[in-house]
Amino acid sequence: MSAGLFLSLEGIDGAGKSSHIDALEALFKAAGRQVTRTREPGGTPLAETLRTLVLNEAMDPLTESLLVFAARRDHVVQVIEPALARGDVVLCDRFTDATFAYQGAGRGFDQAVLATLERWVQARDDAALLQPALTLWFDLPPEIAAERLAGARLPDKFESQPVEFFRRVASGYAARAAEAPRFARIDANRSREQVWAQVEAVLAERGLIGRHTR
Ligand SMILES: Nc1ncnc2c1ncn2[C@@H]1O[C@H](COP(=O)(O)OP(=O)(O)OP(=O)(O)O)[C@@H](O)[C@H]1O
Ligand SMILES: Cc1cn([C@H]2C[C@H](O)[C@@H](COP(=O)(O)O)O2)c(=O)[nH]c1=O
Repeated sequence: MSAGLFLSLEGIDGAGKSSHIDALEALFKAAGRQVTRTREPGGTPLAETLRTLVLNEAMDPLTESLLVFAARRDHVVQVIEPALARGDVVLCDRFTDATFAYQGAGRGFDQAVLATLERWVQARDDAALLQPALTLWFDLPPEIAAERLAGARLPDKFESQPVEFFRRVASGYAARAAEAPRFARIDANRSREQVWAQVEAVLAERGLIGRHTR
């Protein structure tokens, strides 16, 4: 049985993450892997209920942080850990880096409190923290992301924020990426084909796909 592999996709709203999840799933399936595809906030019935609240209701940043971590705990226990134990590739559209970027950098909430919640929620039996093996960070200037999203869909609470909010979120991702080698920056200000080529190149460089799966 293959070892489980946990991959997350991150970036500001409209950066283009979701546009590549189908292809990632197909790539790993073609290599004979079982894929669990999921998202945050969400991924379980309870976490999806919390997602609806977080994306639509006004609340203070501590409440928001507690709700995303509560959703994450349920998601980790019910979906992510069992999938990794089965040997699946877990493709997760956002994980805890989003909390540091949105609630931490974007909303200005205390990063030390977020780090404590991260330790509580992601603690494993061996005391290590559950973290993705690879985080694909789709980096796109906020002005371009706003242009791409304009008219694409009805904006939710976060998507309605001004461009300054997304500048802070983007700097939050950059700070997190500077600390964690699991991050791979993808220049998302390219055509879909060029973005996908970067994703494939990162997976190959990190030994996560072989030439036969490309
Ligand atoms: N490389 C690209 N060039 C131009 N437009 C793109 C590109 N990639 C995605 N788009 C378009 O930009 C919009 C946002 O893309 P997508 O939904 O994949 O972003 P996202 O990062 O998943 O956003 P969110 O986190 O808000 O769901 C979509 O309308 C999509 O078709
Ligand atoms: C995990 C997580 C997400 N968010 C925000 C980021 C996005 O604006 C939405 C999720 O929408 P998507 O279309 O599924 O990307 O939620 C957040 O603020 N904090 C988090 O921890």
